[in-house]
Amino acid sequence: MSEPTREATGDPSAADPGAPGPDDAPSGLQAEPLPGQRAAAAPGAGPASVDGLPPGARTSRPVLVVDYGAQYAQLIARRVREADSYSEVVPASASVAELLARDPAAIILSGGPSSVYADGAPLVEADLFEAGVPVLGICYGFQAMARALGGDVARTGLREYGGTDAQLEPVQETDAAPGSVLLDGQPETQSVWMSHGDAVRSAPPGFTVTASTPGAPVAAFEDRERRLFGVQWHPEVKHSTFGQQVIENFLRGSDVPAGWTTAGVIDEQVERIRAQVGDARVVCGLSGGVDSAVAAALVQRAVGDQLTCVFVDHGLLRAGEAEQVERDYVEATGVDLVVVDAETQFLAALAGVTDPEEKRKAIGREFIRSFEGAAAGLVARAGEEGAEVRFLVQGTLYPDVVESGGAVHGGTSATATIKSHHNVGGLPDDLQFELVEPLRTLFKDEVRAVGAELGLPEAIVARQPFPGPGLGIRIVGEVTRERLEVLRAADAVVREELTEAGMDRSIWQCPVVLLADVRSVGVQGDGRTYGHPVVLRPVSSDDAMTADWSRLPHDLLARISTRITNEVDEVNRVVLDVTSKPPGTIEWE
Ligand SMILES: Nc1ncnc2c1ncn2[C@@H]1O[C@H](COP(=O)(O)OP(=O)(O)OP(=O)(O)O)[C@@H](O)[C@H]1O
Ligand SMILES: O=c1[nH]c(=O)c2[nH+]cn([C@@H]3O[C@H](COP(=O)(O)O)[C@@H](O)[C@H]3O)c2[nH]1
Ligand SMILES: NC(=O)CC[C@H](N)C(=O)O
Ligand SMILES: [Mg+2]
Repeated sequence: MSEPTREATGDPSAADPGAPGPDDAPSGLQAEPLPGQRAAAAPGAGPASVDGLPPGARTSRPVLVVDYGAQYAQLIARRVREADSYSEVVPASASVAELLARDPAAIILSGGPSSVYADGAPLVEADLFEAGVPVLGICYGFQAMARALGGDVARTGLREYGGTDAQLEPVQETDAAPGSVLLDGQPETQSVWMSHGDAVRSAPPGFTVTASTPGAPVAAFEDRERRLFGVQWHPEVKHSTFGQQVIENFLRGSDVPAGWTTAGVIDEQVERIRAQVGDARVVCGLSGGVDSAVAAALVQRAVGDQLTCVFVDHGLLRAGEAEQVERDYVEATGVDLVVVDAETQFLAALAGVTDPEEKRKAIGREFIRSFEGAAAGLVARAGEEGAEVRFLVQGTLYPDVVESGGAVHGGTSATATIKSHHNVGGLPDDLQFELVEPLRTLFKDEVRAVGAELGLPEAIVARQPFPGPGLGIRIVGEVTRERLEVLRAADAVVREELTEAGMDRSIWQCPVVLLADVRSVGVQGDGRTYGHPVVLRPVSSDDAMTADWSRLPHDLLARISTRITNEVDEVNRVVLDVTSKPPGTIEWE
């Protein structure tokens, strides 16, 4: 158990008498009412939606996204919301009758890991296409639609992962039907993002093929009369250049009403938090990052001083980070903060551990032990009248849940576990806290928008993400204090140079990874070295679900490489990771 050891920073007036306190912070965690907030129906007007959308949204007919185990199902719903239409994700186990009972304005069939011709693959019942509801199939959903309606799907041996050029096919225009609905207004060749090994070999009867790629001769099709559409690529990822337009063309071409916005999320979540927490005391894991800052701001708005934030200094932080949270963050937001010094416990838990998932679980467990220690400290501080702390607020986002293979449909999940994020899949089984996670169904850019509306300072809202397990998942091999020091020094050089080059906003983040179990021969000062490589992993992304490697200027890379090999003794080689996501992930572990 860890003890809260550096509690003094918790009082903002102690840190700076002029700083606004929790009750009057104008730009901090207590923010002004939102301008232009969309009118929402009374809270609780409908059943809890799977993605926590505002109640007002439920007055619209939904665009249902049927989830076949896609990494991107929620992202599809998110893009529909971005097109101002209300959307919810539903599991593939929902029957056609259940889907239609929701009176959907349209249905989107997601991608998924299965092959439509394999035993046990989730299939689409052909009745769905007879109901007069417009349908868009994406990747697996496209293949499933093709198969259900009499097309041919097979493993062709032509796999496509990452960026590809799609060639639009000419579509005959008639008076009754214009050219392609889905690809209307788009250039003949466009860059699309793909992730498939199967392909549609022939479109079903009645469908027109509207695009092809080198690996997918039938890369898009549509039956304009029945309003059935499909694409092999992923229009929901930002790396598909005209992806959003594909989705908007589908929605508007299918007469799905626009008018839903995400602004109501704040009101909805504040209501939910009040209902969940009542007058109980709450701790919030605060990292200095965007997500926990926004989560804390929402909870602060909902239950005010029932909230205490807990920052865990686990020894896996970057240079200067603990100070930044303890001083700058408290000053900017006026939050009530307890700091837990838990380096010893975390390093002990990581001793001898090299497997990435084991590391993540060990870190997740230690986080909870630290929160428990802090909660016990709070109870002791409050004396007799201090009730136990039952609730833990985390800034969990939807990508954390998806990658952890998390269940968003009440227990079952078809999503593969990519990595256990410490705050989701890494949580210990004996967790005693009830979780409060107001951002669990949102993406980073949505969270940033919520944070900005709540009045959080730009410096916090625009920060690059940094994973909770910190440098612990950027050392490939065992994590030790010495290795952490090496990585911290290399990372500090990279961050300094990126800031100096003015690139903090143009890249999403730039993990620096120490290959601690790899050595290579170098020559320095006429002598032989046998040191470790570090990997630079600069990426661009909008939501961390997909990413591309950032093309950093060569002279900047050269400066970083020279400085690291000069300044960090143990490192004699600097390499650049040029892998997109997929197939790579952003972090190496
Ligand atoms: N050092 C820490 N101390 C306390 N809580 C933490 C710490 N690191 C992470 N957490 C908790 O885990 C959650 C998930 O971490 P994550 O890094 O995804 O979010 P974040 O740090 O809030 O935002 P960002 O993605 O911008 O880094 C956080 O929102 C926070 O609740
Ligand atoms: O708080 C976190 N806890 C974790 O366990 C974790 N793992 C990855 N990340 C961050 O999530 C985003 C996607 O990362 P990956 O492509 O590596 O999955 C990137 O922004 C990563 O930095 C984490 N954040
Ligand atoms: N991303 C997907 O939906 C993939 C669909 C199918 N499993 C394929 O490999 O082609
Ligand atoms: Mg973080």
